[in-house]
Amino acid sequence: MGRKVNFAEKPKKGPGKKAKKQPAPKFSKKLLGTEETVVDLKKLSHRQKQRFVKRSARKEKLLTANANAIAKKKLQHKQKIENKYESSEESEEAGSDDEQMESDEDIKQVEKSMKKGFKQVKTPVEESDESDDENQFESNDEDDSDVMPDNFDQAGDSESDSDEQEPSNKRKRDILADSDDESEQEQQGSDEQESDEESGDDSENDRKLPIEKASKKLKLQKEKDDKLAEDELQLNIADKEKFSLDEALDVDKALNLQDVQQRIKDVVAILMDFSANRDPTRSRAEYVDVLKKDLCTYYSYNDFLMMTLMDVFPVNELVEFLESSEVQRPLTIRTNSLKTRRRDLAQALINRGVNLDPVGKWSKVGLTIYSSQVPLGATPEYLAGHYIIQGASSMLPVMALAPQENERVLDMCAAPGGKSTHIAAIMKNTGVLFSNDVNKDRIHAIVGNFHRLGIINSVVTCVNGIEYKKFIGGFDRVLLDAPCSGSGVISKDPSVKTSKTQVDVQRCYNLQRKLIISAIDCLSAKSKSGGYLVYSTCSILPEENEWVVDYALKKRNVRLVPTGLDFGTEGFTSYREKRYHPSMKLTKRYYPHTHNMDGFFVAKLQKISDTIPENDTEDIDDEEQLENEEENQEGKKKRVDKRDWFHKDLEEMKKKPEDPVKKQNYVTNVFEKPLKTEKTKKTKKSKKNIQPQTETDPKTLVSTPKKDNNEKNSTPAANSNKKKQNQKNIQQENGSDTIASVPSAKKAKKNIHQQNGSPKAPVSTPIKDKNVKVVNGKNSSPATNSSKKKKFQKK
Ligand SMILES: C[S@@+](CC[C@H](N)C(=O)[O-])C[C@H]1O[C@@H](n2cnc3c(N)ncnc32)[C@H](O)[C@@H]1O
Repeated sequence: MGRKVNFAEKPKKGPGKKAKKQPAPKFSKKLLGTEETVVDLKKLSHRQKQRFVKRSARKEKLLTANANAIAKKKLQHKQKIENKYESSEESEEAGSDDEQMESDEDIKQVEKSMKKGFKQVKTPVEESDESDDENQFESNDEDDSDVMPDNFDQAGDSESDSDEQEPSNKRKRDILADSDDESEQEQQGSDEQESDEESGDDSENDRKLPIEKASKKLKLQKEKDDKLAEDELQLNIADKEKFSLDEALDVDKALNLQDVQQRIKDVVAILMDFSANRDPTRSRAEYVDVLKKDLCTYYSYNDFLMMTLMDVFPVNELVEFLESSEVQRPLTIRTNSLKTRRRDLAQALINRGVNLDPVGKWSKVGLTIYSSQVPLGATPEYLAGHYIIQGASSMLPVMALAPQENERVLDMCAAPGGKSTHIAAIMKNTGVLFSNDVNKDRIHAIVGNFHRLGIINSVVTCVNGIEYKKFIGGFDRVLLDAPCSGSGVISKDPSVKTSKTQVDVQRCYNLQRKLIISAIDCLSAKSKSGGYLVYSTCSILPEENEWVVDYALKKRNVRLVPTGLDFGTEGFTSYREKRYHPSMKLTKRYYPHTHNMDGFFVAKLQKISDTIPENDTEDIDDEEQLENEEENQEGKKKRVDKRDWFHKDLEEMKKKPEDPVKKQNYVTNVFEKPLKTEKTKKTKKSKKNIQPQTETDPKTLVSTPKKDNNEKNSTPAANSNKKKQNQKNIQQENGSDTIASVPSAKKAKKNIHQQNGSPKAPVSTPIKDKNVKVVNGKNSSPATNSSKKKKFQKK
């Protein structure tokens, strides 16, 4: 098949396009390093020839002009010498030597410049020709028609244009030369320097390609610029005023924020190495005082808070803390693992134009949001409860608590429920979570969040945490995220900088100490899974953290255990004159400047024994003392801080003397509207029906009476409908520390303020204490509440 291959037949070697032999490469004479460009006049066009003649004439003219200049200078020099010899011999000798040198240098310079194409000749004629010379070199380049034959004519045209502009250029240069002699001299100097350098490497330069020459020129220019910049910097440094404490102490001196900032830097630098940098006549305290004043001025803090912060941080770290407290922390969200996985949520949000990343290796549910094209509090994912907006540091206490499935957990200060929802998610909606807060208004937020995130294992209570131990105890774990001064979240609430006083902080730690003791008392040391308490605050002040924990260590049988958090700085074992238990190192501190999250404190305690030590006699309450202090502050009105929910509540309670009947309510009916005073009478009537409480059977489950004093808070419609039914079911509720109990689990189901009322969710809790009372009335289940709400809206 096919033709036979004939290997003898050789392929044709025709003059194919590719096979065509190329001629030997031609290089321009300039590139080859020949000094003078030889121009073949025969090859040039008529106009090119004309230009060539013109150029050569100009060249000759220049040469003769330079030769004349040298001759002239030599002549002048000779004349000078002769004149001087005539005047005085001695002075003449010395002077002539110098001048001889000068004139020799001049001559050399002229000769050098001639060599270089007359660049440096400074006579007006020569100067005017400088540009022509440059053109000449350029045109010489262009003359190499072998290299760029097409551009030749163009270049020639442009040259002729420049010839036409020549007189005006000259004029301009003259004007410039007159107006700015100095700059010219500088330029001249630098050019000379350049030319010297260049002339040194003349032979080397000749061998270089134009591009190499250009780059060398650029390098030189850059070096020159750098040198200038360096000189300028040195000048600026020299100009700076030296720090003087006397000036800083001068109160009358007008303050400029920039000066203050500079002074802060200076004083910090001095304090960092005090013995080396100090003024020997001044004490450390004086420097510290100046620094404090400046920091207060610059960052707008009050004296008290700044002084406290100065005790917490070393000076250099303090400035970092203050700086980072001026900047908002990145927005973070927590995935609700009850509804979705972080990966899926991230994908869904990315599709909506959210730019995010995992919050860090330490969390499996946190996401940091860098930017978003949609409001994160209104995305479908948010509304469906797939995530909650929560600061990164707020995830830490719950991680330290590490709740287990089927446990009984108490969140003593829960509103608005961020940490509570996290606990419930970790517990996978099993066991029972008691979420408590003293503030009725904030309870609404807990309930709202629980509904949105699908939490169904919780009981929401509204009780003063200090008294919680009286109602219910025996918890496996308790979280006490205590109310605090908020010194760790200044970037969120800058009012803290000026509003917090010593009295506020004292009031905070007094409350915190009472709450921590109550929280420990709510724990069961016999709990199989632990009996752990996590105490946390969003404050960085040791008075509200280590001191409170230290107090608890002294007052109860508890010990500090590791938080399980693998980052964060160690808690303080000493602060000011105070010394804390060495195990305080196990607590963790978080700062905005080191961890890029809000300032936070986390401590984990384990209850060793339920017995209360006998030494619990010390009076922890210095509230009276505080009140006296406040009274002493004449003219100053008692201020209620927006952040101090507890105290705000106390204020309100003080204003309106509490109804003894109302005292018996421990859970808010979150969807009910408060009743007016008329209804109170009815309640009083119904109170008559209340029978004395029978002793609670230890096996009895916690539940609520059908009707309780929350009725006061319910709508008129709801009340009239419920009245009959309630009267039947009301259980006795008497005494300030008691809550009525309903013996059956069914009733408990109705009455406990439980989210979603899932049959799976535990609806009752065994009573450990005789005093423990039922939580809330029957109106608290979300279903009933929503129907009531509708009815109320219709009315
Ligand atoms: C720092 S916030 C709690 C934040 C909450 N853990 C969260 O993650 O959303 C402190 C809460 O403690 C509440 N609180 C203040 N005093 C209280 C008290 N004596 N008993 C119970 N709760 C109290 C306040 O109403 C406030 O909601």
